Amino acid sequence: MNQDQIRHYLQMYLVVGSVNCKASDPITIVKAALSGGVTLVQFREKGADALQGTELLRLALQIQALCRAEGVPFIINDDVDLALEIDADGVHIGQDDENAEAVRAKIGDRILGVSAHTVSEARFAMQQGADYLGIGPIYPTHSKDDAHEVQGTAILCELRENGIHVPLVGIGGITEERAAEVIKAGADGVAVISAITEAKDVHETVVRMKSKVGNTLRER
Ligand SMILES: Cc1ncsc1CCOP(=O)(O)O
Ligand SMILES: C=C1C=NC(C)=NC1=N
Ligand SMILES: [Mg+2]
Repeated sequence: MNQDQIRHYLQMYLVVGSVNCKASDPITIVKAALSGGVTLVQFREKGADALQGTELLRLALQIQALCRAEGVPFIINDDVDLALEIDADGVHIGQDDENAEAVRAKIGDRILGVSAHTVSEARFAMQQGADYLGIGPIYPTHSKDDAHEVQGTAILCELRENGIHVPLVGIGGITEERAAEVIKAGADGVAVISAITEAKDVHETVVRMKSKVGNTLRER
């Protein structure tokens, strides 16, 4: 997939699993986020009471159907086999998952996202065929219990200053108020869990965050 298309998808990126949806249910939240204009959805079912087996498969298929109806790409976190089983639009993998080159061989030209925390991890992931890099946690987060240390937006500047010009999405503690500074630091978009899944008004939060991202991208 070409880099400009990927950059467009990264602008307002929802990462969601049943574990993150306490106030409401995943389907209601995903519907509201899609109506608010999210540009990419990742199904990330992780944590203590994560769904498994047929319940997990059913939720993945339901969210995939909602995304397809809106023409929004749907990708799966970690589980490459699940992604292939349901013909998802791509996968996101971390440094501790299967290596990117092997995953690329399995998924063909589907979207491949890789988490990176340093310039060298970023370079390596790109050499292995990643379409975009997930960079963070930018700010403190309560949605990932094994998150690396908080890096601030400095990591984004450092990557850009070191010639990493591929599509980047910031993740970790990103709120409506913080979205613009993540873009100013060099990200092509923001990946968000709790600021959306725990929002009082999911639709409006997405609308406002997306417009801040879009305005900042245009000003840059
Ligand atoms: C999956 C992931 N990777 C780095 S931080 C994080 C969690 C982001 O969740 P939130 O947007 O609620 O901080
Ligand atoms: C850990 C992650 C980092 N970045 C993104 C986009 N998704 C993830 N699951
Ligand atoms: Mg992982």
